[in-house]
Amino acid sequence: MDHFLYQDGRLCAEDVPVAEIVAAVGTPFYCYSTATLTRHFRLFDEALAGMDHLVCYAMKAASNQAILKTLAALGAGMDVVSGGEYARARAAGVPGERIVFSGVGKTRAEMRMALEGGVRQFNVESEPEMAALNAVALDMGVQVPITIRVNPDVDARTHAKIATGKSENKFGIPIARAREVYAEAARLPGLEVVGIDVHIGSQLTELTPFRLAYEKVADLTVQLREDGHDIRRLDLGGGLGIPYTRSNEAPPLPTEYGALIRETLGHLGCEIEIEPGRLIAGNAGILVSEVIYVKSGEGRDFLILDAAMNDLIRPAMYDAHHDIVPVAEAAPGVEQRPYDVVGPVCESGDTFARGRMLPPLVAGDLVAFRSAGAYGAVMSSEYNTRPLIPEVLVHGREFAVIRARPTFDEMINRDTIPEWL
Ligand SMILES: Cc1ncc(COP(=O)(O)O)c(C=O)c1O
Ligand SMILES: N[C@@H](CCCC[NH3+])C(=O)O
Repeated sequence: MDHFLYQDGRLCAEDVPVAEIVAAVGTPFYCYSTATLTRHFRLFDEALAGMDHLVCYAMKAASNQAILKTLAALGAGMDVVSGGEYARARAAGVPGERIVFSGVGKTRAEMRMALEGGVRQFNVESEPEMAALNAVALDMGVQVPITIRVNPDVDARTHAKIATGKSENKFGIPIARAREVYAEAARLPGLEVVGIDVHIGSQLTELTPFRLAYEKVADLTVQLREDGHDIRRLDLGGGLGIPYTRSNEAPPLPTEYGALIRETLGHLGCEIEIEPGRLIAGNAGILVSEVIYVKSGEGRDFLILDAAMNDLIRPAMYDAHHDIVPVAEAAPGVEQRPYDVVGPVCESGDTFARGRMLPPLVAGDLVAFRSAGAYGAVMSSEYNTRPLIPEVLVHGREFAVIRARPTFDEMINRDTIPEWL
């Protein structure tokens, strides 16, 4: 469920007509709903009620300061994967003890930064990283809580580019070698082993891969405890998928996911961390764009929008589907027609959808891409020197620009000219 619904034929973000935001900020822009963000965070929090737990929002999904502050105020922790994300989380007021540091290639500088600022734990992904973190910790005279990310060799049955839990993926250490690697970690005085981490992929639409992975983690917990490790924290990653279409085949709900966690791991008495990103932010955001031209091609009509692949790369990168809806609701009975929906960037890959059925549209009409809140703005670029588009946050009847559109001068003046020119 989200909070982008038609009211009196006008698409609204909570109680604000989208057209009203367009009048204030122009197009294209991202628009997020506070109510949806809140609802989705709470669904996870409530799904784990009764267990010692922390929901660490995977801020790679959408990391605007206002979004982070909204979630932090609800008690969210953050899963960060870079020094930049760590700095963003801290700037949004998230205390170090609620920040977990993930990622396959953390640098020594990033480790130092998080140890200075405070961190709940590092999720270590390899033996060389373990050695580096130990060295940094000893140099700073601290002991660092860690989990080790295991790769359970489970097929997440999602898009190949976002599956992370098979042995051919770069993530984690092979679960078969876990006991050996944990033994090595226990010998390093700068590290304190507190638990196990696993994350098998993103946009999972079934629970079975989670079940397979979590059963392996449960077995490993028992083995590692037998080996003498005090395994007391399990970080179960993120990955629960969202409905990208309004079909009735919706992915499992956070409550079902929570029940699975309880069933597979509840008996171990560990503190549970989860790192959902997409499910919290995805359907909490839309991308609003204007039709620039409708162009008749050979056997097809192109809907040329003012948003492009640099603003929302998911269709070009993963052939991802986003529902596209008119901001002014079509009158009942209006016949839909197929459009190839494209942006102005100079690549044929700048295609959002082919043969998409939409009500007849003309230049100047507004459309919204649904489910664009996660991996939308954060993956955008200035390709074709197109400014990063504004972000807007809605709260009931109010809205605020939470990132302004840069001017061309601001973009250009970030470059510096060497003195020989
Ligand atoms: C380590 C880790 N945690 C959490 C996430 C968040 O995943 P999602 O947005 O699918 O919930 C990701 C991305 O897949 C990740 O790599
Ligand atoms: N960027 C991907 C998700 C990546 C998840 C990263 N851990 C997407 O848009 O679907």
